[in-house]
Formats: sequence, structure tokens, C-alpha cells
Amino acid sequence: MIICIDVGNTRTKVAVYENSTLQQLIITNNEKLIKNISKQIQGIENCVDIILSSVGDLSLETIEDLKKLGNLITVTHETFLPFKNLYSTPTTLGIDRIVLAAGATLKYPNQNRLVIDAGTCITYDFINSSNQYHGGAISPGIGLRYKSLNDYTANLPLEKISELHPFVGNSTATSIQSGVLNGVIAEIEAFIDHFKHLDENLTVILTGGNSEFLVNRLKNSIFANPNFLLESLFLLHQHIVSND
Ligand SMILES: Nc1ncnc2c1ncn2[C@@H]1O[C@H](COP(=O)(O)OP(=O)(O)OP(=O)(O)O)[C@@H](O)[C@H]1O
Ligand SMILES: CC(C)(CO)[C@@H](O)C(=O)NCCC(=O)O
Ligand SMILES: [K+]
Repeated sequence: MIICIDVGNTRTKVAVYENSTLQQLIITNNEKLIKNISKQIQGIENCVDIILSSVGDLSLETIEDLKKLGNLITVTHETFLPFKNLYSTPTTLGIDRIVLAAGATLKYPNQNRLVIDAGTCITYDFINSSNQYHGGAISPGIGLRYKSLNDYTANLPLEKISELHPFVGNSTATSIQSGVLNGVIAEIEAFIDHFKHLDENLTVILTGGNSEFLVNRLKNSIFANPNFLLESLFLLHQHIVSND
């Protein structure tokens, strides 16, 4: 059994794999993480492997508890990776971005790949066909855009994701909707177009909590997988263990 844990900025997600197939997906929080995993491994006789990616605050105590539950691999900036990290500040690169780049490299070999993670933040990561990672981009996610318009102004209400709106918003609410949603879609299209100019056969992977909303609204053809980070953890675990 392999348990993949993704501690994000907002949510914590767990995937349980058995015989290389996904058995269970759990959305939890850091307080309930140990209890949830203990439940999964109750009565399991074979060894339990755990791989952890965290960009959130996971307490040392929780990490110690995870070590008691199975063989724990925590992804760090020293982890053995399938790509060459050419980021100029490699030790500040987000662990989630490292895992996504690893997953894209392993799942889609010998091609240029762009991973777009639309969660709390939107991250763009490009890995070329020679498995070199140079970097990408970070921008505010959809939720963050709504929240910051409300937080940093006197008059703007807090809107939330809804159906797509015309470019010309004719009220405060529809103006915000146009700015946030049409803005995010235009941004994502621009990044995809930028890399497609370099390679028209570019592989684009879209993931994160907002990927399902976005996938039908983008004109480019993409692989949408809301759980690509968890799948990437599984692939990275296989990669690490088989090269040990
Ligand atoms: N069931 C859900 N619970 C919470 N957010 C959800 C849910 N489904 C979709 N979302 C959307 O997903 C976004 C959060 O994305 P995601 O879960 O990828 O963030 P996260 O846990 O912070 O992970 P990351 O830090 O990797 O972005 C929110 O903006 C929200 O609109
Ligand atoms: C950008 C986030 C917050 C996205 O989760 C994360 O990847 C992170 O904390 N990154 C560190 C900065 C960087 O990636 O260069
Ligand atoms: K993200």
C-alpha cells in the first residue's frame, strides 16, 4: 500500500494506492490527517509506504506520527528527481511544483510539458523534452482574486465562482466576475499560447481545485486531472524506490 499525502495551502488531500491502482481519495485537514490515515491502514498486514508533499504548516509531531504509521518519504529539495532543476533559486522552489514537474516528466516522457495548477495560487511549470526544468510562473488563484478585491477595497463585495460572464460586466457583481473569470482564462490561454509557439505538440496538464471549472472553458486541448499532484507523488515514489 502506498499512501500519497498532498498538504496544500488550503486543503490536505490523501490518495491510497494498492497494486498500483487508486483505491481511495480523502480530503481532510492537518488535524485529522493521522486519524484518517490510521483508519485506512487498520488491519493491513503488508508494509505501508507513505510519500508526503507539503507546502502548508504540518507540525513536527504529525510528521513523527506519520513515521510510526509506515515508511515515510518526505519530498524535499534534496529528493532524487527525474528532471534537472535549473531554477536559479532551487531551494525556494515550491515542493508542490517539484512534485508536479516530476509527475509530468514521468507520465509524459520525451516531450515538452506545461503543468498548470489552479488552486490557491495558479502555478505554471515548464519541463522541456530533455527533462530540464527552468521555471514558470506564480499568480493568484481564483479564490484569492475574489478575496483580495473584497479585502483591499472599501466597496467591492465578496463574489464567488459562478458561470462565465460577458466581457462587459454591467453591474458591480458582473464586472468582478468578468475581471476574475475572464481574466484567469485569458491568462491561462496566454501562457499556453506562449509555449505552443515553441512547440505546437506541447503537452498541457491542468490540475488543482479549480481545474474542473476551467477545463471546458479553455479553447486549447489539455489533459485535465484534478488529482495530478497525488498521482505525481505515486509516480515519484515508484521512481525513487526503483532507483534505490
Ligand atoms: N471541495 C472543495 N473544497 C474547497 N475548495 C474547492 C473544492 N472544490 C473546488 N475547490 C476550489 O479549489 C480551490 C483550491 O484549490 P486546491 O484544493 O487545489 O487548493 P489547495 O488545497 O490550496 O492546494 P494548492 O495549495 O496546491 O493550491 C478553491 O479556490 C476552490 O474554489
Ligand atoms: C507558489 C506556491 C504557494 C503554490 O502552492 C508554492 O509552490 C510555493 O510556496 N512556492 C515557493 C516559491 C516558488 O515556487 O518559487
Ligand atoms: K496550487
